[in-house]
Amino acid sequence: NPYGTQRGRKGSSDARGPCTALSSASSPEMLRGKRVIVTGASSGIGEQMAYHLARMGAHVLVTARTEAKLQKVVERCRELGAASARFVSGSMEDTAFAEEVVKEAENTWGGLDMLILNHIGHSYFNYFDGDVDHIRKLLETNFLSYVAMTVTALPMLKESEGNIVVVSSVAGKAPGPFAAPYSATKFALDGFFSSLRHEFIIENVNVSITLCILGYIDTGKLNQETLTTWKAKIEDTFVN
Ligand SMILES: NC(=O)C1=CN([C@@H]2O[C@H](COP(=O)(O)OP(=O)(O)OC[C@H]3O[C@@H](n4cnc5c(N)ncnc54)[C@H](OP(=O)(O)O)[C@@H]3O)[C@@H](O)[C@H]2O)C=CC1
Ligand SMILES: CC(C)CCC[C@@H](C)[C@H]1CC[C@H]2[C@@H]3C(=O)C=C4C[C@@H](O)CC[C@]4(C)[C@H]3CC[C@]12C
Repeated sequence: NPYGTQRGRKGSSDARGPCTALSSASSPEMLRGKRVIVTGASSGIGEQMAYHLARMGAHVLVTARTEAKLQKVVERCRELGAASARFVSGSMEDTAFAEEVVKEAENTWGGLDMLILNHIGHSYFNYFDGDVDHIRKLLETNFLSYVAMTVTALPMLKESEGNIVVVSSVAGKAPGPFAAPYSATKFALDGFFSSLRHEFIIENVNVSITLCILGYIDTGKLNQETLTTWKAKIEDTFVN
């Protein structure tokens, strides 16, 4: 359930309420023909979101680093009924690439209705090891690229009165152990996008910002051992 959706509407003549992003997610018809970018769409939650959008008849542009996987995702999207499907591959460690993805949408569609920011760079989930460079790199990938894509996409999203969806985590709202670098990048997203949402309301910008706070979703990334070890460590400290 998306958290914190709010649409700028003070004095607006737009009849759509603050829940447009929510209802579009539950009413397939509202996504038909919409032009949507999904990042981190070569696996996991991003890949599944691309398939949902395809079933709803949207135009999808998927991105991640692994071209071979993206090719398969695009094929599947076409089979599922996407209005069109294409990919751009590259790394979000580089904000220039982030901007390039948005420009690709502009060049092919001449506009954009929804920007779904979902990718995350690789991190470790254990005691903080003191590696400052890792945090800098993770901030580039998990945070700055989100900002860069938003900046580049904003003129098109204003034009379409579109939606920005930011995928975050429980670890971006309530910090727990073994996730310091990752948690920091997710808190950064909340600070930036929640502040921007307030500005949109003040300035009557009719672009919604939805921050999604997800709990654990098994996408085959964590092995049972990691989960059991975590549970034991956390229970030792907080429960026993
Ligand atoms: N799964 C979970 O339990 C939870 C997930 N979330 C959030 O959901 C979102 C999706 O997570 P999930 O599906 O689990 O993650 P996955 O690890 O399955 O997918 C991550 C995606 O990001 C891409 N990616 C990785 N590194 C880069 C990079 N440097 N540049 C561009 N793309 C990159 C990967 O593709 P490639 O390697 O090909 O680049 C992949 O498509 C994230 O924002 C995560 O924080 C939140 C809470 C819980
Ligand atoms: C209030 C708290 C006690 C609740 C604790 C919830 C914990 C267990 C939840 C909240 C956020 C979750 C992590 C997350 O956001 C993203 C990923 C990346 C993915 O590739 C592998 C799984 C991982 C590490 C999740 C693991 C489980 C976490 C820490």
